[in-house]
Amino acid sequence: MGRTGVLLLNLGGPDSLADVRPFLYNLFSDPEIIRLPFRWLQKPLAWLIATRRAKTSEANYAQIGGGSPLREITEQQAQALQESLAQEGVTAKIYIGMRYWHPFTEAALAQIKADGIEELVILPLYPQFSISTSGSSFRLIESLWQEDSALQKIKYTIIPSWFNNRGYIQAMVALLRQELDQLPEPEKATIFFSAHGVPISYVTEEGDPYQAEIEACVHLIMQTLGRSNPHVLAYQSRVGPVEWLKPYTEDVIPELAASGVKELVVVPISFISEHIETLQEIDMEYRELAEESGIHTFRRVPALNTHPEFIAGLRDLVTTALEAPPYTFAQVTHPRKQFKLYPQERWEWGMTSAAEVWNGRLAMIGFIALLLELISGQGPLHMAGLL
Ligand SMILES: C=CC1=C(C)c2cc3[nH]c(cc4nc(cc5[nH]c(cc1n2)c(C)c5CCC(=O)O)C(CCC(=O)O)=C4C)c(C)c3C=C
Ligand SMILES: [Fe+2]
Ligand SMILES: [Fe+2]
Repeated sequence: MGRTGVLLLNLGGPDSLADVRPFLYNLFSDPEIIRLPFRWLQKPLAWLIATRRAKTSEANYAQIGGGSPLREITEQQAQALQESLAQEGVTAKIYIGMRYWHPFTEAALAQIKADGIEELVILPLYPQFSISTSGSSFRLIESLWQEDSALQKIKYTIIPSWFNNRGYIQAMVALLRQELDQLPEPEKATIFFSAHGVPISYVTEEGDPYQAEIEACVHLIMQTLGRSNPHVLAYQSRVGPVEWLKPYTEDVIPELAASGVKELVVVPISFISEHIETLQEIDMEYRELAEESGIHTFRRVPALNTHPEFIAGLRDLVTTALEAPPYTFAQVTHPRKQFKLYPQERWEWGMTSAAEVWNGRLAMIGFIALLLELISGQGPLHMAGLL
């Protein structure tokens, strides 16, 4: 076996308050996060949205200590995974490639080349696949690969998603059980799975398997838990004007309270590390909403971070991937066309000269409307909270 590397992919988060705006700019510049029909509008709009959102976002990051803990936790996970692999006799160097902040995916790939890695496992730290997360990172890596003959020499394999991984499910269940068992009547609490949402069109129009994988994951956790607690699934962190996966977490909490529920145990289902959506959104915003709505017990299951069973699960994913035939970008991006990974392809394939004329006209109308809205401070984007 040649020199082996494991590339862990994640979103990244600002290290300090000064990083928040550029981090948001990177995030909204991604066509997998905001889908626009015109590429040239992406960067100006990203700049606008980032600038307008920065204040609220900075205030939220200030509430959790002035930055995201994601980098530090991911480094601890990398260290734990390296040790766990070594115990199984696998010597591998672990790299971290974040999508929107340091350490960037581009830097990780440069290091992988410099280290002479010959065999690489690409492992997203998102248990469930979404076009907006793992898909976005895969797309970036694929384009870097295509441009670089040195990267093309590396034998790589991708792990697209792993929501049903044994170690992951067992660790989730162990943490959930621990939380339930601290209640006087553990079997009475409602288990509230809160997943990060995505625009509903990703699922209904582009075939994003995210919702199906989240639902399957909830089912597996409840089955493994083996208790009869009532449970619900809702989606959090909606951004922007379009409809996202429903029901929304902020609607379900008061509805449950109105139906007489008094005890909630919240499971952050799409996150494996603590970050702003767990520490601020769930622990502060949703807790306050729950208390105002009349729920007297609101507990949140901690994120996995370096839970030993979870790390063992990651190790198993890596060792299995090293033994199996390689899983390539082509397989992830075009899995028998069951779902389309890259939504904006529609625009590229659909380009006809007539469409281009209309695209140009609509773009001008859109851009003028945007300028007017910026000058006047009023309009649909303001109403939707995007500007
Ligand atoms: C499974 C996880 C995630 C999905 C799916 C996802 C989709 C998605 N996110 C946004 C917009 C934002 N996300 C932000 C932060 C953020 N998102 C995830 C995970 C998923 N996102 C994480 C782990 C984090 C936090 C990183 C950290 O700092 O610790 C933010 C920034 C924070 C804020 O201002 O609220 C935005 C904005 C969209 C639009 C989207 C799907 C299209
Ligand atoms: Fe997000
Ligand atoms: Fe949020």
